[in-house]
Amino acid sequence: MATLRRIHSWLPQLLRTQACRRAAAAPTCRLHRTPASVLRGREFSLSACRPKSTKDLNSARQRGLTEEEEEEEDEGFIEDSEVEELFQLQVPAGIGEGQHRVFIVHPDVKWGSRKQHLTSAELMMAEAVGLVNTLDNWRVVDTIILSTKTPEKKRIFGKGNFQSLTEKIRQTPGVSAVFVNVDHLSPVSEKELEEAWGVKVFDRYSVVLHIFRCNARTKEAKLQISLAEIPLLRSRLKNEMANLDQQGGGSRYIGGSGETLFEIQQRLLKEREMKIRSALEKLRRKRHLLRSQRKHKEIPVVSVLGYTNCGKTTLIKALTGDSCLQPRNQLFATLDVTVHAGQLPSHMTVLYVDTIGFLSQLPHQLIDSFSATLEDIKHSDLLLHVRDISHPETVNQKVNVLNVLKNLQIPDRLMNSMIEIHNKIDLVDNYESAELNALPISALEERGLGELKKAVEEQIVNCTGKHILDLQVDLSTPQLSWLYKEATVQDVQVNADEGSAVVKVIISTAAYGRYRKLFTGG
Ligand SMILES: Nc1nc2c(ncn2[C@@H]2O[C@H](COP(=O)(O)OP(=O)(O)OP(=O)(O)O)[C@@H](O)[C@H]2O)c(=O)[nH]1
Ligand SMILES: [Mg+2]
Repeated sequence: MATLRRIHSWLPQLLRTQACRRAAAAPTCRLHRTPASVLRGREFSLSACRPKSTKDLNSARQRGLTEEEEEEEDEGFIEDSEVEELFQLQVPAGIGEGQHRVFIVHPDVKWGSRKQHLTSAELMMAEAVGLVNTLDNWRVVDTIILSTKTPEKKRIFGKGNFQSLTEKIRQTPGVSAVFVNVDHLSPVSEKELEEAWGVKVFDRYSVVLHIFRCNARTKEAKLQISLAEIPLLRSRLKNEMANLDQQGGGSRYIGGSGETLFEIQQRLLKEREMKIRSALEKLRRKRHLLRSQRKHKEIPVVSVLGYTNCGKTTLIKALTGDSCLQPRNQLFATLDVTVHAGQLPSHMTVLYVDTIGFLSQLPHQLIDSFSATLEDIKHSDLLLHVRDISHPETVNQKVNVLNVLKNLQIPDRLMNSMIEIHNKIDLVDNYESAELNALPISALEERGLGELKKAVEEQIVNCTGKHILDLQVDLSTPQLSWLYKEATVQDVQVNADEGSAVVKVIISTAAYGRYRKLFTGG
């Protein structure tokens, strides 16, 4: 009966999705194009259509977009109500509800192929505690590290260990949930553990997903989270239906539809998944458009990446002065790829891309859902790898980030030119890096930023094939204004007697070719 009740608690939400499908034909629930005039003067983050103020450094106009291009950007517009409909909590009751007093269990593999070599159980426990503390109203009441040989099996712990663990949990006052620090618990194990311990049980996937859900601000992040929840819903559905079958109810046909309850639910889930994928595809097309616009304008793109909480957002804020950015002492504070314009010492404009942080053993399905966001990294001109040098796990974090980049198949040219940044040096007494090429900075105290900007400029000039040239310009022609428009003018030395000037510019090969054709006949 309890199973039936649980199914009915989330069936209406799925059925509501079906209602939305029907309503999709109606104008209110349709992917829809907003007239450019309504949106004029607003700016959108790269990943989704979040309006920002006209004062924003990164306004469409400052990115050099024409009216037509701004209008094309609007193509990717999707109604808020549609995203909210898909983002509604679908996962059955438990994790999203109010406060939790959490007991954390970390299964530690001491030997064999599954042993973690790069980290210790204590540090993995510290990360699990960090995850729980990230959530408002969630508190850790106790933690335990227990040995196991088979963390991925249905029975994670041996009989004796499991019994003493159960006693400990049951004797700890006020526990409302247990977080078992494994990637994924099968619904069967989860149910068994919940029955044994008498409280909700979460795995890493559900905790990280919940953090993502709480931090999602933009449409793309919300849709990606909704997509990441689908496998969870699917396996729960299977489990619930198996239980219902045992009670003789799951395979009955519903009304005259010719479908069983299980088939209806599966179909609804499939439809939901397709709807999310198609909305995401639409946003992706818009992202592609933005990318080609930036290429066309030849504005270099610098992606800032690194482990979660290492200081990426703080650094971009310091480099650009963009007050919209809000760094927070939280895991996964940034879930959206956003773009912020900044200037290098030569006055060249670059776009810094703030990215979602990495985490060791981030569940695969989550990475898959967010991989499109990370895809943008591949199309940058330069990568900055930020490391929190004060963190006890800083070396492992670096290995982890490099592994993720390897899996994303980042081109060699980007891996080779990547600048490693050692952030938070203010927290380490007399910090000296053992890695010669790394740049020490404190993003918070704005130390080392001049050196960093210089290094960025050098690499950009190298990797984008730009040239720094002194050009002799005739001031009676439009040469100088052309250069201001098509290149970065660094310095102008006027010779008034001769009506000429020597102009120092950073100019792309293509623009220099056009310049020569137009003004020197070459
Ligand atoms: N002491 C010190 N703290 C810093 C420095 N840089 C960032 N922080 C702090 O580190 C915390 C995380 O900063 P964020 O900039 O949000 O980190 P992030 O890498 O963007 O984090 P996610 O978006 O969650 O991946 C904040 O509390 C910052 O104030 C630094 O140079 N020194
Ligand atoms: Mg951030």
